Amino acid sequence: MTRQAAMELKAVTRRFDQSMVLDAVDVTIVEGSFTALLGASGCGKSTTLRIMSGLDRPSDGEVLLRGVDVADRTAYERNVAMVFQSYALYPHLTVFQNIALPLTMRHLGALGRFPVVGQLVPGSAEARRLIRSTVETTAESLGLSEVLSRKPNSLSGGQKQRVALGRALVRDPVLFLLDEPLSNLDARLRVRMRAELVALHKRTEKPFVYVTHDQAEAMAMADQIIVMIKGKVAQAGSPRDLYDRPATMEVASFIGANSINFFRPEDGWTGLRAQAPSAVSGVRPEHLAPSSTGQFGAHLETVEFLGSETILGLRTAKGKQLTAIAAGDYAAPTPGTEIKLEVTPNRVHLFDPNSGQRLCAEGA
Ligand SMILES: Nc1ncnc2c1ncn2[C@@H]1O[C@H](COP(=O)(O)OP(=O)(O)OP(=O)(O)O)[C@@H](O)[C@H]1O
Repeated sequence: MTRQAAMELKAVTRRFDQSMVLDAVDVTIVEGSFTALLGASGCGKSTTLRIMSGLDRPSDGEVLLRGVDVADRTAYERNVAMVFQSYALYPHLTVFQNIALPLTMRHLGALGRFPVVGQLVPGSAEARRLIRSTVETTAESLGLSEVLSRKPNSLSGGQKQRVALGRALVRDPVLFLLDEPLSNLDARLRVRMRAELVALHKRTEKPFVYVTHDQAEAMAMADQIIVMIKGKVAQAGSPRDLYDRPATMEVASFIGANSINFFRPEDGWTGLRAQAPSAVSGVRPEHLAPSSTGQFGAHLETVEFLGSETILGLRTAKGKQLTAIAAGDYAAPTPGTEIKLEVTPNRVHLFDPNSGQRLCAEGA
């Protein structure tokens, strides 16, 4: 069953003065999906997100929310929720009040918001009860029940980010937009919050769009990754598609924990030359390993033991630097020794040397 599009950007362009920040960007976010917008700093990820939210407008192109053109609707009218890296919490309000804020704005008039006078406004007692129960349920699901009366300054980074998520959740938005929400957290907490966000996404069944420059984060969380390069969509697909069939050399460089090795004809390795004599061959370090029967040799320069694997830095006779990965128990010879390297069959990506576009993969 094909899922409906929650949000679509069609040929969206954004110019600031003379500079083109987004160039004819097409994006489809389907209902229930978890999409990562991935790219280097300045490639236009945040601008894309702000255009989805209504905080910014495109110079050209269409923004459709559930099939309806929302170009003229404000962020509030679109009912999309945005969560920022900076949390954007109000320091003078308690955690309860911060989470409740969108509901107080929606359900209570200006007078009803006053603590004492508000009690006298018709309907306000019922609205307050509804707000209390929604905030308490949300806080419980985020593990915040114990800190509802505290102010944000007394919370840890992870708790602050949960409060920001809580405030987004109570609105029951049609779409969640998250701009690098975990980047202020330390590495260990980030990994835990990643899992919490994925679980939250499963519970809400709402589409999430998640901006990150961290490919590991995108690979771990998303079911669709949109790689942006210099204001354009370079490739959109599942993490596996992007890893197995990168559309360009730039995408191939961006996806994968260790940088891919590119062999040009002048680098001397002739593995796939018969198939495409002028092509650039891309081989990921995890598909290049030491083997006594390897196809070519290189000098070992560095050995980085990581426990489960060992990362080898090498240099060929022609001066080409390479990275290969060996098993954790690999008995590395001393640096300077020449070792033979074996390429995993069917794992070589071929690219056009001029355009950088994918030509094909051996066996693919
Ligand atoms: N209001 C603005 N006026 C002028 N230029 C802008 C404005 N907003 C963004 N830009 C420029 O647009 C480009 C893309 O910015 P954007 O914030 O979308 O990138 P990004 O991929 O989210 O980067 P980062 O990961 O560093 O946040 C940058 O070169 C930025 O300087």
